[in-house]
Amino acid sequence: MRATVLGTGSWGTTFAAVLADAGCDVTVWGRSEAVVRQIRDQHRNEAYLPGIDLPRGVTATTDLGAAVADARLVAVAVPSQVARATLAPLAGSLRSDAVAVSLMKGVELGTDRRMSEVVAAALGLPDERVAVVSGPNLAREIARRQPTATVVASTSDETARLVAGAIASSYFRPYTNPDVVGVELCGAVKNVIALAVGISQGRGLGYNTMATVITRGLVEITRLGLALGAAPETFPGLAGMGDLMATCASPDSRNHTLGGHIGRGMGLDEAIAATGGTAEAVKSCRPVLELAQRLDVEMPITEAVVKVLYEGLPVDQLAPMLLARPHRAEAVRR
Ligand SMILES: NC(=O)C1=CN([C@@H]2O[C@H](COP(=O)(O)OP(=O)(O)OC[C@H]3O[C@@H](n4cnc5c(N)ncnc54)[C@H](OP(=O)(O)O)[C@@H]3O)[C@@H](O)[C@H]2O)C=CC1
Ligand SMILES: O=C(CO)COP(=O)(O)O
Repeated sequence: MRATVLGTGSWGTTFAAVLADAGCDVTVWGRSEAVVRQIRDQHRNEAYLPGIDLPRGVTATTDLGAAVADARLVAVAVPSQVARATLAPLAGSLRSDAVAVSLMKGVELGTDRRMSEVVAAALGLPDERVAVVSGPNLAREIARRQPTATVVASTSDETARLVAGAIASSYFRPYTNPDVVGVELCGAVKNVIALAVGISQGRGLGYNTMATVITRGLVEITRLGLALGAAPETFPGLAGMGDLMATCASPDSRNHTLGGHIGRGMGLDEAIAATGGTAEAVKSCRPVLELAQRLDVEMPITEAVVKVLYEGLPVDQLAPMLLARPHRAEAVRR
């Protein structure tokens, strides 16, 4: 199968390798001539995946139209906030049987749209030709072919199976799931929770605090997802608890790392620069909170992250603020 990945960052490049290892003929599109040349000529992407040899079957281009021209599968791995603008020139130009795959874990600022909604709208595709791939999928581990599993979500079982077949290999195991809303929300909101865990660790707090933030974070994710019509089974699954655990535990996670910098006293801009790469929670925490407020869903950890990043709440006030909330029963539902 001919497959194209848009984005030569850590996940786009790794996903291209996953597709190639699964037998696809793969092109990656990127805007940086230097990165594209290195992928094409040296089979490396030192800026994003230092020390990793890429499969020889992966080629690269800066020509967006040419990249997608014959592709049956087009995967999108640019930062969520630039996805719509990146895809706009391709509207209506994909093969008539092409499917698009969102690899992004954010929510669009200004519209509060999930990324599969943005992809479908920007490319002019019906929902059935769009899928989401999300799970405990830290790029640097997968680039080293360490085994993991993932979820392929689509409203169309045929599309989900097509994508699952295109990425399955000896180290990457896909499960299909029709719950696109739940899978996507899990991916976006776990970044906010990982940022909160990073803050707590940056403050020098230990495993009890971490476990509390992860567990109550999963409650927040579940509440919002259920209010949006997601399936309850998705939240304890790979795209929910699985990805939450990976991101909150790994020092490779950019969201977690950025939270650590904030916890140790850096300002937001300084923390973004020190982290490098795309930490989606920085932009997505506000649209997530907006979605929750519109649906009257309580998300105190997300709200606290927004207050620290954007409303000047001193970082040492975060835990006292959360713990001072009225006592209540431990229930997921409101
Ligand atoms: N890394 C990971 O482990 C995983 C990431 N994801 C998700 O995948 C998505 C992409 O993340 P990731 O690959 O890690 O990000 P990176 O920061 O590693 O790479 C970002 C990529 O997007 C490009 N880019 C940045 N800004 C623009 C722009 N304005 N227009 C066009 N292209 C742009 C960059 O190009 P340039 O080099 O030219 O700046 C680069 O190719 C995110 O939503 C993330 O949450 C999902 C699962 C795992
Ligand atoms: O989504 C990820 C792992 O599944 C990657 O997490 P970060 O974006 O925080 O690095």
